[in-house]
Amino acid sequence: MKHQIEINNVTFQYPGAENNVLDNASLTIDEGEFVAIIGGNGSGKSTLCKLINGLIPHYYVGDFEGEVTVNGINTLESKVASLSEHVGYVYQDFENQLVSPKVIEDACFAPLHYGYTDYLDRATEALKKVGLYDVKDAFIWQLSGGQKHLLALASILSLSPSIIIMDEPIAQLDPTHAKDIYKILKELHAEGTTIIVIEHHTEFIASFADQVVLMDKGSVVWKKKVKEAFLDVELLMKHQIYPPQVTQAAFYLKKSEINLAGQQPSQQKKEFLPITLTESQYFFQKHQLDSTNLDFPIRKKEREKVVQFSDVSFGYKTLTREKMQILDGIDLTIYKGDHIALVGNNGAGKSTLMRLVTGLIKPDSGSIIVNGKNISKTPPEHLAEKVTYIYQNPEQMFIDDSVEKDVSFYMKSRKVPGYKNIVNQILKQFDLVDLQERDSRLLSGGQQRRASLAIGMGMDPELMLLDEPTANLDIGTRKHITSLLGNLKDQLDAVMIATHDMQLACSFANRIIVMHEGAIIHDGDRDSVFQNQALLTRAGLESPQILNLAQMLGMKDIYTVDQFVDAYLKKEAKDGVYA
Ligand SMILES: Nc1ncnc2c1ncn2[C@@H]1O[C@H](COP(=O)(O)OP(=O)(O)OP(=O)(O)O)[C@@H](O)[C@H]1O
Ligand SMILES: Nc1ncnc2c1ncn2[C@@H]1O[C@H](COP(=O)(O)OP(=O)(O)OP(=O)(O)O)[C@@H](O)[C@H]1O
Repeated sequence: MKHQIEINNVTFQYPGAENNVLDNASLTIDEGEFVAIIGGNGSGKSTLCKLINGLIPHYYVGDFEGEVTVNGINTLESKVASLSEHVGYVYQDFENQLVSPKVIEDACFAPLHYGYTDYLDRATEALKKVGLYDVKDAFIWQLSGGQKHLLALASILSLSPSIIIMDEPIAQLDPTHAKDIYKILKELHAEGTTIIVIEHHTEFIASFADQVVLMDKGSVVWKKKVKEAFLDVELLMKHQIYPPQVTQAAFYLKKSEINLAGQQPSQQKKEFLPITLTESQYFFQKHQLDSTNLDFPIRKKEREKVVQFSDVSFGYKTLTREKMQILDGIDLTIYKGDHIALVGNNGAGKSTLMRLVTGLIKPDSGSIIVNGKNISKTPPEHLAEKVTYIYQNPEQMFIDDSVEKDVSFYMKSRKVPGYKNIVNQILKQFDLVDLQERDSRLLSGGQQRRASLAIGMGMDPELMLLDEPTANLDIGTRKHITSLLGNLKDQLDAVMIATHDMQLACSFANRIIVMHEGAIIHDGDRDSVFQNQALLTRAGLESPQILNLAQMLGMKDIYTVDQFVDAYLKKEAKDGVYA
């Protein structure tokens, strides 16, 4: 039987690159499959997908060998434009795909371009499908990040492709928007569309995909059914992939050979590991565990103040020069020793608040004091000596033609003493030594993120603000970055991270600030956030899976897989309940 997509022994090298990025890669995908492609940063996932819509070899004219057919068409003999009618592709940097000022115009663009007379009907249907019809007359800049992502999807849907590829569809989305995207993909899948996602979030894969493809060093290692894909936890971790938290927890407990007495017979099979919360129900023994009394630092009000917002309001100027109010009456003090996770839905105002701290934008009313200086009266370059802001889009930080030069440039401009000797150390810390000669702008998404973090940390700041530092990172690198940030805690006065990554918030932060519609609606420790369902719902947040599992089992103070496994085993040793 012919497969819908056939990639046969493809080897590819980008123009000017030294090594092959794809190395004899082969993969088949059948009509109607929902496939998730996993692999470490830079393993070639995006490159593999660019074979399917013909960008390789037609746009990236590198050294290409092998054969790719899509719906029976040999991509080498077709054009990207005609393949676009078969394959819709939402890129990692999807904002570049939005080409018209207004929502409806953007959705009409592709069908108009392809000469469809029913372009308006197509655009309307696509906008309805992704839930954007109500804002069809809005300008693109009025949309939130999540809405822009949905618009990029609508724009490709207007051509009714039989295959949809989304490269990291939820990397910068809050959990509510993330679920929206996956629900829409599920509906499209149910209608018969083949769905391919490149995804680091294994919990979404477990809930939505039916096939998983593992890539490493430019080759396809395997393609497996989702139920089987996450069984070899240790192998996956070597590839920087972390299976769902419930799977990890179950794996470690099985490894310790405790008798998981509550399991149903089918779950006692050696090869069974739960991959969703629902499947975990019988796997773990329901048991009330003692509080593990974690050493969790409590904020003390008398600590030194690093930043103080007093009744701050701010609005961006619109095209008509009116102000669009974003932040309203913000009071906030950041103390020395604070490790803050700033959370909340897309568009809540997190980036805006961080930009205000840097002095890049000034408040309309109220005052902001940073390290004793009023930002309205201090030039940003003076504030910048102590404050580093790492942008949400890493490309905004690249100015020279190599990673090494980019890192050096900022260190030099910040007059970091002995910077020449430290550059190598920083590159090593972020696993960038092999990439140091490469142009940062041509790196993969995850590699760019690492480079931007290296630049930021190189500047030796006292206060560090990071906007979505773990988006686009594979989970291994994410853990690495989290622990690096953890190590930095002692060197920095304070760190604030805007993030949708609740696992990061749980493992890193000693203070969580929740924003909603331009206001701070909560400020407290992990417990106060994750035990408060009304707050989670209002702010569109979702607890990490392991926390849900712990709550389901009546366990308290569990925020990470390690804590879960430790608490479970300790209880076993104490009571022998599971023996
Ligand atoms: N336009 C380009 N020119 C040169 N090299 C490139 C280009 N695009 C990607 N590469 C390199 O090809 C390799 C694979 O990149 P690719 O984007 O396919 O990886 P990926 O698995 O999707 O990574 P990520 O998870 O970080 O997005 C990386 O080493 C990357 O630096
Ligand atoms: N330069 C700008 N001009 C006009 N409006 C803007 C600008 N930057 C952001 N906004 C708007 O301000 C609001 C808050 O945006 P902000 O980026 O601060 O939110 P966020 O909480 O960081 O969201 P996300 O999680 O999506 O990054 C949004 O409605 C956004 O559209």
